[in-house]
Amino acid sequence: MERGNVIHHLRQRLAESLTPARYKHVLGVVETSVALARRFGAPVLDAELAAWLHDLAREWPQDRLLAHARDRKLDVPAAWLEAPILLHGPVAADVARVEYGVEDADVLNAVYYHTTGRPGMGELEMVLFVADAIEPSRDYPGVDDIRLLAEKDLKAAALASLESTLRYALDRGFAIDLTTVNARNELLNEVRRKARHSL
Ligand SMILES: Nc1ncnc2c1ncn2[C@@H]1O[C@H](COP(=O)(O)OP(=O)(O)O)[C@@H](O)[C@H]1O
Repeated sequence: MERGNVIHHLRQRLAESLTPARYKHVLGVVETSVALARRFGAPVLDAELAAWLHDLAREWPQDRLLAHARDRKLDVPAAWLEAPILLHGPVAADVARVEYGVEDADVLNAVYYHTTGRPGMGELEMVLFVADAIEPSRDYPGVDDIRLLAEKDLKAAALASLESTLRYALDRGFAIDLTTVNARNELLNEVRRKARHSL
């Protein structure tokens, strides 16, 4: 399917299937992903496509996410089967490939890892990860600090956003998926190294 048609189809599908608040969130992520891609030189159309795709399975019940992952034999970290909400990215990436013919690995990875992040995130992955965290309808302690970082430094914003996810999980007593811990430690080292070099 041609990209314009994919987005047209997704817009209708999401408007019909998501709660109004979630649909508004997706519109915010689209707008923010495009702005971040422009700012940091990532491919703008790919950022827009990834944003439209990322939450298409966010409101599926856990058993549907698990059944999809099992039936399609998705290659996912074993721990994600114990916290099935984490499957909504991999499932959306699979739907993107199978139903919409999306083949771009960077778009698929951005969608796959948008909830946890991962070590070695590429630029498009960071664009979607940060956009998801700071789109205009997001409101949580610290979000404005991440918005400020995202004016200048995508990695620093991604780091702050990973740390905010970790704090959120600790505060609520959730088990923390290690992909996020590893992504955070790696970015922490990179951001610190960069700061030392610029002294
Ligand atoms: N590293 C993690 N370990 C465990 N749960 C996580 C992790 N990262 C995100 N989550 C949880 O996954 C859920 C979905 O996250 P996200 O896709 O960011 O959704 P939302 O749009 O609801 O914020 C949230 O409840 C969040 O707490």
